[in-house]
Amino acid sequence: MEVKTFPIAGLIEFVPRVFADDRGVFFETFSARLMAQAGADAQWVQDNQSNSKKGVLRGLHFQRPPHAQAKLVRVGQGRALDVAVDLRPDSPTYGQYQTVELAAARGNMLYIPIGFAHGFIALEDETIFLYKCSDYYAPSAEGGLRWDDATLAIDWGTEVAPLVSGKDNELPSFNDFVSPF
Ligand SMILES: Cc1cn([C@H]2C[C@H](O)[C@@H](COP(=O)(O)OP(=O)(O)O[C@H]3O[C@H](C)C(=O)[C@H](O)[C@H]3O)O2)c(=O)[nH]c1=O
Repeated sequence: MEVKTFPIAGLIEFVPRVFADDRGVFFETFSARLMAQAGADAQWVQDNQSNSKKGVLRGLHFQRPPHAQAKLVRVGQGRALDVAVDLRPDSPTYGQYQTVELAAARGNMLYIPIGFAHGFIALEDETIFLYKCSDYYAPSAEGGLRWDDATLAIDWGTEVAPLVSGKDNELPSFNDFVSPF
């Protein structure tokens, strides 16, 4: 398993070794030992799945403390451009974002610590997005930021207007944001 880090501290990409043979492929999708060795040792309590058509954009979401979530995200089918925004108030990269293309064929996954907003855009139809969360769903603690916020200026890699939920289109701007982390 290859482990990659980014200029934004705490984000870790895991790229598994893919074993291909005439039946298909095999790769490990989770190793608690490897995660702990890499410093991504959250205690996972909930698995989520969402299926999206090409062009669906979900995000930017987080849960506020005490229900803040670390996430381990991957794609089980299709491809997605994943985005993590650093909202840790003392971070030197506060307000900066990182994109990672997640592809089912590569089996790569991204560890996102507590303190980030998360979102993705599906790059193919029937993209199956799978992720582990380190705390349970807590609707009262849900927060988020506009995917198209002018200050964050995220490059989602598409000229076509994404399909966004009404709820996500009502999320606040970064200029109005006070970090709860
Ligand atoms: C997140 C969540 C949602 N739900 C219910 C609540 C709604 O009735 C329905 C759809 O929820 P929502 O529109 O928030 O789903 P997404 O837009 O995919 O939200 C997710 O999108 C981004 C990418 C994330 O990182 C978050 O984990 C999560 O916020 O599922 C649950 O029952 N449990 C849950 O953990």
